[in-house]
Amino acid sequence: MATVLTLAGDGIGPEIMTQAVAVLEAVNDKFDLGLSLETADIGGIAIDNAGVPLPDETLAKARAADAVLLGAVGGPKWDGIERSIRPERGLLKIRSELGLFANLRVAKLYPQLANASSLKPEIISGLDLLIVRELTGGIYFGEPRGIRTLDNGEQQGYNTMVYKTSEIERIGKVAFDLAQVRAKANGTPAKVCSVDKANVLEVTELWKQTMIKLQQADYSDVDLSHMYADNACMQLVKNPKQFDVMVTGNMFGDILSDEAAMLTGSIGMLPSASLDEHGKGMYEPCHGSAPDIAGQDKANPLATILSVAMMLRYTFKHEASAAAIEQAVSDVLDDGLRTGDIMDADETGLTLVGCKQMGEAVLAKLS
Ligand SMILES: NC(=O)C1=CN([C@@H]2O[C@H](COP(=O)(O)OP(=O)(O)OC[C@H]3O[C@@H](n4cnc5c(N)ncnc54)[C@H](O)[C@@H]3O)[C@@H](O)[C@H]2O)C=CC1
Ligand SMILES: CC(C)CC(=O)C(=O)O
Ligand SMILES: [Mg+2]
Repeated sequence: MATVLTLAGDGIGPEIMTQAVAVLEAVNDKFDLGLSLETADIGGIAIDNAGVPLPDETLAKARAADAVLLGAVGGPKWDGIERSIRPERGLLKIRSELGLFANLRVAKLYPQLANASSLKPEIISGLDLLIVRELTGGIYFGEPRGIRTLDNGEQQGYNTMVYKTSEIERIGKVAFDLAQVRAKANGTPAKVCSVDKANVLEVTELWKQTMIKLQQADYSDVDLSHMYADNACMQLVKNPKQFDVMVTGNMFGDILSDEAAMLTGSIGMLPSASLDEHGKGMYEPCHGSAPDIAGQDKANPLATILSVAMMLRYTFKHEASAAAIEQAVSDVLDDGLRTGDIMDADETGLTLVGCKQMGEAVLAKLS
């Protein structure tokens, strides 16, 4: 029997997880998937219960599981504690310990939400963009890091952005392979845009050179372009449909994917898969713990529910159940149900719902 470990975490994590788990249980029954679910603590709740953001027991359960579903971690309650044991470090550690180097973030616009975005409908209609973000290296992990006191008594914060050729090659391969798959499925040319800051950062100069060599050696059928990260931020808003697959490092991918989320109407719509070299994955919404709306039944659970679909597709290779969830999400949007983040006050026929009601509506479509 395959196992899924659910890690609700903090803030809105438990609320969105309750809805996502109900959906996972429903498809588990409906498609006879034989999945067994377990839970554990991560993030702030784990600090409260066990003193660390990633207890050994949680990591052991995650290693033993076939897939992990995560809500979100962090919040103001833990912002002041010793930096090395903050909730976010637990998240970085589980990604690193499980070798989840490839973070796939899909910004796909549901046509029903064309008016929810602040961009003009013609700029975003039909948008289906994949950001491939390197997840276990770069500046979020580089050493040395810290805040030190200089000889003159002034403090200095420092981090280190490092990438080895092998790390760049393996994420590049993921991006090129997925570009080929998408091209075949969509009948379009395969294209990858590699985002760097090679004009000022040596580490991303190596990134760019490595992508070029990889493309020349193994992916001559894929069109490879390059863009500086600052321009990429601008181009994403100006003309997002120029991109198909974007590949970039940990920090640039973090920033670009939050930006891309808004093209779909809300960060509450963006799911993600974080994969290791063998297809094992952790699945999570791209957003954080949203302390400003936590505990108020206002969170959009769809990014987490869509992350369940990604889990079924990528780890369990069960396309029918993944597609059923995505269809159910589309159906509730067709019915006009909207959480606050995707509500368009000017559109008629929409109903404002909470997290629970949105999750239950998806569930009803599945049954
Ligand atoms: N993967 C994770 O666990 C992540 C954790 N964080 C942590 O989360 C905490 C809050 O970080 P923020 O920068 O505020 O980012 P955030 O993504 O939690 O929230 C940003 C804004 O988006 C809204 N939002 C986020 N998810 C939503 C949803 N599902 N439905 C409706 N609205 C939603 C929030 O209400 C807020 O206004 C911090 O402690 C941060 O470190 C941040 C990003 C990712
Ligand atoms: C702890 C952060 C790196 C989480 C985050 O913002 C993300 O992965 O998108
Ligand atoms: Mg982020």
